[in-house]
Amino acid sequence: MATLPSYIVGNWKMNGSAADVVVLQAIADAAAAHPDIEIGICPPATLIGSFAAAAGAVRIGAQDCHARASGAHTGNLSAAMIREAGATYSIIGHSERRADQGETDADVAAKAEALHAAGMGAILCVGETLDERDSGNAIAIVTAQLSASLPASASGDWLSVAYEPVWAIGTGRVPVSEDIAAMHAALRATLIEKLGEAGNGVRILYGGSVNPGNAAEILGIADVGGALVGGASLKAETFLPIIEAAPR
Ligand SMILES: O=C(CO)COP(=O)(O)O
Repeated sequence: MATLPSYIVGNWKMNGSAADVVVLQAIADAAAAHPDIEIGICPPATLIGSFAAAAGAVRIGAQDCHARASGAHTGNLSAAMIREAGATYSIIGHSERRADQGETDADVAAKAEALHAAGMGAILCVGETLDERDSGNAIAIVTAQLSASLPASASGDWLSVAYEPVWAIGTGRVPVSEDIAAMHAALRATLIEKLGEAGNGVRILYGGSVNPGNAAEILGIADVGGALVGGASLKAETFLPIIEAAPR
């Protein structure tokens, strides 16, 4: 399996203001001190430009993009627009967007295609609800979600996948390590089935209540290539220890 550097990404969701560039600067200092770890921050779109200017080695990403290049889509942003603002990749298919905006797997695949066409990266999110976990079918459900959300052009290191159990997001609950390992192994098998050898080059991140106390254990699980961190990425005090915990 390809060994890629750990990838630790903060998803700020609908949080943060221009003054929080000081948080980014602290993270940029950590990125300079840890060139062996890839570090990203996805602020709200309003902050992409100012954050990109202060990011140093921190990769600035968006939280979503529209599948179309332009047109009558009030309130939306195209891949080229977020790239022009300073983002080099975008999160797509986050469960909050799948729930709040009704995004489907096909929508997510189209967004991934748009990002790839614009020369950008994507972090494609998948994950099961609590009912789906309790049904005992989480692996079948999440691998099917990944298969249907993968774009036709999904090969190469522009793509990462984030496994984020919906019930673990913002709850302080985390799956046991064996369940994370089993899901990541199943997602890897799906990637190889769909993409061939290129499927080994796709990093699979874990997201959902990652914090300084559990990061070392989670990041040490087989085939966990990094973390997508929500709440704990908003402050340097909680995000920097997660970076420190990443294997190198
Ligand atoms: O949704 C997440 C990252 O995209 C995870 O959020 P929390 O780390 O706040 O649980």
